[in-house]
Amino acid sequence: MPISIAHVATTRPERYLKQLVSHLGHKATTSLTPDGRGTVTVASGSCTLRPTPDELVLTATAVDAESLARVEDVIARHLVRFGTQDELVVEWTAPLDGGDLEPTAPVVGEYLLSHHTPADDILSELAAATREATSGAAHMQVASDEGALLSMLTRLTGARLAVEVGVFTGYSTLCIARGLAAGGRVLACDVSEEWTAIGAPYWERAGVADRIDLRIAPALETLRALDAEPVIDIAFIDADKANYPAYYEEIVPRLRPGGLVVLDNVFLGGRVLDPAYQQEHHLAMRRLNDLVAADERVDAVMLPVRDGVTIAQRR
Ligand SMILES: C[S@@+](CC[C@H](N)C(=O)[O-])C[C@H]1O[C@@H](n2cnc3c(N)ncnc32)[C@H](O)[C@@H]1O
Repeated sequence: MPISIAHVATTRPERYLKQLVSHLGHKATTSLTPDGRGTVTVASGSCTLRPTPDELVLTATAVDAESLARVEDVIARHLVRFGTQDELVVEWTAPLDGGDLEPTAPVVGEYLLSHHTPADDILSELAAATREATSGAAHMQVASDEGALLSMLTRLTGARLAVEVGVFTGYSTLCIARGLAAGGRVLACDVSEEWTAIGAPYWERAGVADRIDLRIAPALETLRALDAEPVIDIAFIDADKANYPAYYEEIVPRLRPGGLVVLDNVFLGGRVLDPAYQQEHHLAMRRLNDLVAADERVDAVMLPVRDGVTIAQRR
């Protein structure tokens, strides 16, 4: 449970933020972003500081509750001391576990699901067939609102060449294929013959089977074998999470200017925020999220859609 937040009421949040970052810079690693946010990293964890018009918002993270308490203490003690005149009060929330977080409240998620252009019969039947045939794995399929988003983004880019990494039973593949411009195709990468075979009859029924070029092989091999020319209009990454950084690095140089790479599950069910989660895929996603935000080759935005979706556009 290593995340906690404090909302510190003050009319001078920027002043206190800078004072804290500058003072702690002597004994901790600190940084300030151009838009005025600060980070303080000490041995036990870190704290981000964000000014709003009437408060300073602190978010502390650490690998365990004891370390979190130390981070909270360092930040709160200094802030209260600097703000004696303004009588600053720092009250941390009870520690939260990243695995319990959701990008939107469940009730909001439900509302969103019932307020997009509904999936048609073919997509709905593919979703039902996936639940029946794959039981526990069916949660891997994109939800209908994310599918609609993929069709829309594909259409908006006027895509003639799309790449998908992670087909499963082909729901997202079908959404992308439907958004392609005339003559377009989607290069669909997966390692499972069994799962992708479930989708193939639905691609036929939707009349898009001839636009889908399915490659059964590790996706990195397929991507590395592609021409180096920047001709991809849109790419969707939704496969093994530990390889996301490698997929991203293969795809970005091959995107045409204005082309999009769309990354699914960037939130990892909230675990990406919580340093207690240290498995390979947690580390890879954290690293990738930081890299994308700072990547000068793209403009990127992370959306609270389902499990977090990043859209990055090649400059
Ligand atoms: C989350 S599912 C994809 C869901 C799909 N986008 C959908 O909406 O139905 C992840 C898929 O990645 C595939 N996968 C895992 N490792 C892979 C690899 N190294 N190369 C290609 N595909 C891989 C799995 O077989 C699985 O079908």
